[in-house]
Amino acid sequence: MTLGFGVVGTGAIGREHINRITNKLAGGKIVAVTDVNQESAKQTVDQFGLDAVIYPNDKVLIADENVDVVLVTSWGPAHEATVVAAVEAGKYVFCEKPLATTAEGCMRIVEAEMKHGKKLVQVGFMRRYDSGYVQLKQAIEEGFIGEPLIIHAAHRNPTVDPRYTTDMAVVDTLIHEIDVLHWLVNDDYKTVQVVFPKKTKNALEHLRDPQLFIIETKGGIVINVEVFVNCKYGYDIQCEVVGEEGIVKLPEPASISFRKEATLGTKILTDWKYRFMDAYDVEIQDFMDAIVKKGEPQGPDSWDGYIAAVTADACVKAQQTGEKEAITLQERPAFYRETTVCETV
Ligand SMILES: NC(=O)c1ccc[n+]([C@@H]2O[C@H](COP(=O)([O-])OP(=O)(O)OC[C@H]3O[C@@H](n4cnc5c(N)ncnc54)[C@H](O)[C@@H]3O)[C@@H](O)[C@H]2O)c1
Ligand SMILES: O[C@H]1[C@H](O)[C@@H](O)[C@H](O)[C@@H](O)[C@H]1O
Repeated sequence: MTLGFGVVGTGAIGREHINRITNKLAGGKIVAVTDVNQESAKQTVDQFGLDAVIYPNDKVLIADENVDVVLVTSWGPAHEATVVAAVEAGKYVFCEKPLATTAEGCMRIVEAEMKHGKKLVQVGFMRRYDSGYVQLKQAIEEGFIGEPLIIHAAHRNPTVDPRYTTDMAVVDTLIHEIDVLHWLVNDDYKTVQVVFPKKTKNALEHLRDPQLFIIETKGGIVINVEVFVNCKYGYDIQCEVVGEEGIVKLPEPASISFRKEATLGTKILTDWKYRFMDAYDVEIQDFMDAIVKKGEPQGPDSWDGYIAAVTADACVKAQQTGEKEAITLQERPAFYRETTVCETV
């Protein structure tokens, strides 16, 4: 069975996913595309030689009977409307993060999905499919380091678009740690506080950068995440878990070491596309396989999108107040009870 994908948003990650579905993975075909920038949609069809209909908007794309899956890769604020419409039409959805930009928006998606009666939606939290994070999780669950006590994490981008604002450090960047870290230690978040270190001269005037997020879990683990989006030197994701009996750390991406000009070194990546390339492949393949084999996706679901949105709201509030803010979730509905752990890496 080949799943027909309709793509909403043919920008950077939309094209990345189109490329992997068309040229790398098995079981999917791009049958329709749309973008508010119709020129981008046309260019994408040409670039990948797609046999796909170009639609003027998401509504008509969703209505196409050849579209089994709606791939949502538009800008964050547009996600909610597309996802709700797709769920109401009974289509599967793969939605890039964020599922919606507010907790209320995620809840509307949750309600639409529960009303439909079957899980349809997966959120693009690809780090759960990254072999480094999966190895960390296995080590923690096997008790290799005893009880986890502290997590030190860093999310560094070399630079960002001039439109990137201080709250985007949460909703666009930290959101990956928000999703993956509670999954990693199987705990729930309780509070968050934000500290602004001395500002880098490389950030534009409107942007606070770097930022330090201190998050406590209900189980008492303290997590500190540095978000530094003008770090200049590369794209660098760090995660170290300190336990009672030892420490486990995310491996560095594989790279040759070199000896040159009196230096022993290894190169650091500069682009997110390459850092999580394999994880995106595994993620989308797992999404397609689960639909074919089980009739529903098994990766991060709408409730995970909701957890991320509630936590992000508290983080943004903490940016503004400077206080420790509570992270308060509604009770998980039975519909979402099954844990969504990556089983395929
Ligand atoms: N998982 C990841 O690591 C990762 C990486 C990059 C981006 N993302 C997420 O993917 C999404 C897209 O990011 P990007 O970097 O590709 O952005 P982008 O600006 O390169 O592309 C977005 C595209 O969506 C189109 N668009 C916007 N609103 C639309 C709408 N209502 N209908 C149809 N098209 C619309 C834009 O014209 C643009 O072509 C964002 O939500 C972003 O946070 C996730
Ligand atoms: O949309 C991107 C993407 O999610 C990257 O993984 C992250 O490192 C960037 O900060 C963000 O802007």
